[in-house]
Amino acid sequence: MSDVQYKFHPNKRATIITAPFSGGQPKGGVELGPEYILKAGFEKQIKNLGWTTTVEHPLEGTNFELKKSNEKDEYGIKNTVIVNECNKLLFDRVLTNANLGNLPVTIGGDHSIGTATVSAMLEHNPDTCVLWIDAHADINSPKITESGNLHGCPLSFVMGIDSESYPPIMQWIPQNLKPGKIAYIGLRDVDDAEKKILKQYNIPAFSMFHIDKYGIGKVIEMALDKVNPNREYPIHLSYDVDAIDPSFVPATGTRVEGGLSMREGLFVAEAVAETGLLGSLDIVETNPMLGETDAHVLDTVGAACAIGRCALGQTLL
Ligand SMILES: NC(=[NH2+])NCCC[C@H](N)C(=O)O
Ligand SMILES: [Mn+2]
Ligand SMILES: [Mn+2]
Repeated sequence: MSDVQYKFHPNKRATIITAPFSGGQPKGGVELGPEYILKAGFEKQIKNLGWTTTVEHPLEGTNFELKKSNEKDEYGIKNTVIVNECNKLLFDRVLTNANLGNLPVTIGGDHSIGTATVSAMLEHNPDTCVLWIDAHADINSPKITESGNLHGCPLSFVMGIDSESYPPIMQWIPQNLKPGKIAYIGLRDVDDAEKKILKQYNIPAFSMFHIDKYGIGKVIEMALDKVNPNREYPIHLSYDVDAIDPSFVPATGTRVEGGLSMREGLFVAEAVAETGLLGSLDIVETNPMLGETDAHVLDTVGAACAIGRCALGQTLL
């Protein structure tokens, strides 16, 4: 059990929403993340913390994975149709659960699903603020992306950045995230064009440099001071496991050296829990096919589960 009081979820009901989807990036295997995380006992672990849980599979019956291709379309991006359809299904499930008072825990899958989770949570409560824990900024737009991989773009879509470059089928996405409502922690691999956007929109970005300089505890306080100064708004925690150093979390698609230690990574989730303001959670980019050994896979899946447990109240007395 945990003693954290969740202001927006006093009844402690959580819905685990699986997003077995890899279309936001070229590598196969990240669609198996949810299955591995659930097989590791994630739901039971959350129940043990005092949550009532249900699991939903909104992508069941779709065949997005079979439609994946590595071609850029006329907008300079890949797999637009399946990423868009996947996000529509997730948007609906996340919003419905949030409106029912359930805390959505979306398990990826690649980070392109952040388009749905972030915009749904802002639709549910426009005061929501976002903490994006990641080695990457994921704020490319179709106009500026070099890779064309949509897991590098979710935040531009929900902020409406370079919106003239979006394909018409993505016009349903609410552009409801304001620059003052998001902060990054863990950045260390940001594209040049993304750096310009972070500057232009004045988005608080705490890189590994800041974490070494100030310590992770201070960095979280600074990030919350920017997006939630009176500690009153719900927090959407979007956690890309590649924020943590690849020595602890090797089985992920875009590894970048020099990341968070395992304890720093979990501390982020614990500190958000401690605020009592957690509104929703994503855990993304676990790719069980990219471990070189079974231990790599176990470590990575274990870390993903631990992030969820910490965010939902474990280890605080
Ligand atoms: N969710 C992630 N792991 N994103 C990695 C993005 C890498 C690079 N910035 C790109 O746009 O392709
Ligand atoms: Mn990343
Ligand atoms: Mn990411």
